[in-house]
Amino acid sequence: CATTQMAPTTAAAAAGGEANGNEAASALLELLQRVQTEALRALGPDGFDPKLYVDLPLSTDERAAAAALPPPAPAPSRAEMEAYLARYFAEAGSDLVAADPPDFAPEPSGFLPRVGSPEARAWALEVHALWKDLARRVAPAVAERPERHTLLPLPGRVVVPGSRFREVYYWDSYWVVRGLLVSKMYDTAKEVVLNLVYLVETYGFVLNGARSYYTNRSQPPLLSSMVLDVYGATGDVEFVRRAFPSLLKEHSFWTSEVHNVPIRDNHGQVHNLSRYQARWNKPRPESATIDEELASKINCIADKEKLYHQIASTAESGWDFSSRWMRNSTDMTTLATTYIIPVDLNTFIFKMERDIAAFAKLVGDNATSEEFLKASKARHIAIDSILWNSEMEQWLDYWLPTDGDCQQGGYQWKSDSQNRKIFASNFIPLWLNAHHSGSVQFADAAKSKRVMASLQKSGLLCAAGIATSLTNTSQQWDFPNGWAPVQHLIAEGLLHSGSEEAIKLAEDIATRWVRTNYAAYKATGAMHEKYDVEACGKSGGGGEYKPQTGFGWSNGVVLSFLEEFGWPEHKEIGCT
Ligand SMILES: OC[C@H]1O[C@H](O[C@H]2O[C@H](CO)[C@@H](O)[C@H](O)[C@H]2O)[C@H](O)[C@@H](O)[C@@H]1O
Repeated sequence: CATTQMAPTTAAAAAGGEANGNEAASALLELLQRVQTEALRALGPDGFDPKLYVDLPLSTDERAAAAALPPPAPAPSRAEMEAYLARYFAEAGSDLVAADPPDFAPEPSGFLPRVGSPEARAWALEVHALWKDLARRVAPAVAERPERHTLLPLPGRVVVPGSRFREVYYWDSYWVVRGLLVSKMYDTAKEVVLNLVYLVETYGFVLNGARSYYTNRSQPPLLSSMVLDVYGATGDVEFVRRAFPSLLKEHSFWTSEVHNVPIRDNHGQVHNLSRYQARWNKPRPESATIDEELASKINCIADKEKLYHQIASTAESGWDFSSRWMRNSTDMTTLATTYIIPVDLNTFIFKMERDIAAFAKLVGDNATSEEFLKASKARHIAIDSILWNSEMEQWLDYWLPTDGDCQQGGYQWKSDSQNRKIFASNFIPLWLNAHHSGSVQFADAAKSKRVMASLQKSGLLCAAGIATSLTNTSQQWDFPNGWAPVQHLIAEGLLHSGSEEAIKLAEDIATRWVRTNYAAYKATGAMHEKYDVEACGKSGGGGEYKPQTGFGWSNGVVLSFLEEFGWPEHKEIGCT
């Protein structure tokens, strides 16, 4: 059975590449983390965001900046620290420059034909216009002097989530692309996807985000879905051909030894499913002061490294952080992500296998198409055998034993190892109903109906959308927060589940979500990263950083919902 503890790697070394480049990237990160630590001592914890310091571009030679860093004792004053930062660094985010997308039109022709309400339409056009703020290009200086930037060069225009998230993110990009397609910005959508393809070509997988400190992990894999949706909107076979080898490479990454887990069911059949697992066992550079503080409760170095590995692996899940990954929901040191087979990850890999099979056929590679069809069928059986719970009518995350109890040929499946706690992720396989080839639906109409009934009585459906979980832990991927991607995956799945009732529920979820986004936008002038689903118009909270605005995936989901469900002329758009 595969190991869950990774050897330490430098951020850049984890990704491969030039030895000198790796050394320069590590030296810069080491300096920036020292700056982060000193800045916390000088400025204090109020409003302190550790990520800001690892995003600072050097404006001078790394050695000069390192030599001039104020010594740890006595703690530098605020003025000393500010003078030091101004002297040796440029502003965070200044290495991305504004890039007016040439395919942006203030009111694209054929935009949201089913939105009849003037208020909804006017607002949708404002959300659409936000692409201009979020579109950037990596400054040429980054490729010229990579040793001065944690930002990674990318070939095309980028669309960032917003605020502190000044760089491209992997799974956010899926909903950015969905929104760009609604906005008819096909060229920008293609560039966003081809940047991710470039990351696979360069690093072997799509990074969590385009920074050197994200090279040790990925994020929920939705690249094939982006390629499929762009192809669906443009019919561009050349684009598919260009991305195809990277999709095969990405599939190997997610089914590689460290990510793959064999599990034997009660009939002796071995199934292969995937898990998250970062190649990192140190503090996350972007949150190092926070991770070190958490690990300070632990004395033994090996145990600290295990915790750091779990933290980074949780960041790979995109659900950072949540009681979903903790043995004890109030104690972050009990994170156990690499011992969990997640429902959503395997949903996305199943989808990837189906997409690759379709693309292979499209480019005339029938053998690969057959191979991936077979792989997807095997994963479908694995998901049904290991993760499905017929009593709860949901798919449940599966917890592996931590004592290495892995017999020859795989872990033995045990019914009590399914996590019976309710999370929105338990319903994400419904999404596969929206994207099937026509022959076999992932969950047939009868099963989808039962899952829907289970969702309705789960307690997750709230006034302003679907809650992430039922437990308020003050982690951002828990109650009462609702996240755009989760609303979209589940609503889109219900919409295609085959019953009138499911369509109604999908529309109801979309309506609540659109209204809460609208009300919060009218109150604050911004789109938010997450929302509090207990009341319409409330933005979310909790977690390790201040709630952010902007916001890539929220914009994409609102535009997609308005396209998929429409908004009739007399339907109220404000909170009701
Ligand atoms: O800086 C802390 C963490 O921030 C990111 O995670 C959150 O924002 C991402 C961008 O919107 C989103 O993809 C993720 O789901 C959020 O939890 C980052 O991805 C983490 O790696 C990072 O440690």
